[in-house]
Amino acid sequence: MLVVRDLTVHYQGVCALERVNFSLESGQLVGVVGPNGAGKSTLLKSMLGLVTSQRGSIRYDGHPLIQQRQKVAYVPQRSQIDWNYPITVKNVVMLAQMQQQGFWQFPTRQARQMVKRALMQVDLWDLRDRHIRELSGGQQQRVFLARSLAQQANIFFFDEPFNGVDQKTKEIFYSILQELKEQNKTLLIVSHDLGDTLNYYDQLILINRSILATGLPKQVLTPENFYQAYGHPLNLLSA
Ligand SMILES: Nc1ncnc2c1ncn2[C@@H]1O[C@H](COP(=O)(O)OP(=O)(O)OP(=O)(O)O)[C@@H](O)[C@H]1O
Repeated sequence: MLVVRDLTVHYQGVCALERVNFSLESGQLVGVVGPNGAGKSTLLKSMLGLVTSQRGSIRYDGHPLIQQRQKVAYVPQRSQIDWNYPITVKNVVMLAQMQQQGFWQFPTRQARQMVKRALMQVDLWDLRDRHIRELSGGQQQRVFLARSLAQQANIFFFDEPFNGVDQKTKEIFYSILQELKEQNKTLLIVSHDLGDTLNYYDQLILINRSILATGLPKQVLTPENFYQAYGHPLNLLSA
């Protein structure tokens, strides 16, 4: 289990997260939702130690997550990736394997097979030698999904994976998320998408600097909670 306690993050006087507490069970798909600037990305980054927290602890199976960083596959928002970096699709995914194997060694047969399998899963094997700059937004997102699969992590953090992607990418993503759930992985997804896809999640965390609600989507997405988070009414999941 992944347990976040009292997580508090300030950026030069801006309070981005305040005393955030929640826990994640493995085998559950958990979504983080909230308005712009609510601290969703900061939550993922601070859990990974990429931004400094002023208070709090993040423990996985009883030990600090930061000491088990290799167990986490993190896919940042597309806007945070340098798409002009000179690298092919295949090599982005291979990097995940080389991190484990050591960069100074030639990739093993097993590593190459792992990369192939990950690229086939996201339907990008045919584009393996293409530069990442030469892909559509959805294909680019799938490269990083493949990279996270090749990492063979226990925990997956995705930041806005559905932003501006095509239907095919969404379908591939959801089907892979389903497989990862069945493999008992821990899955945390930040998403802006407030449509019917929210029904895919086992649990939601509604956040606006601090946690406003957690639980089943229907329990979290009440008109009262929405109003508290967004400052205006939203009629969702009314059926
Ligand atoms: N590096 C930074 N320096 C200063 N302030 C920051 C920094 N990163 C984020 N912030 C601020 O912290 C708050 C939370 O930002 P964050 O990006 O985590 O929100 P978010 O919920 O992910 O937003 P969005 O949905 O727009 O991506 C915002 O007020 C933002 O302006």
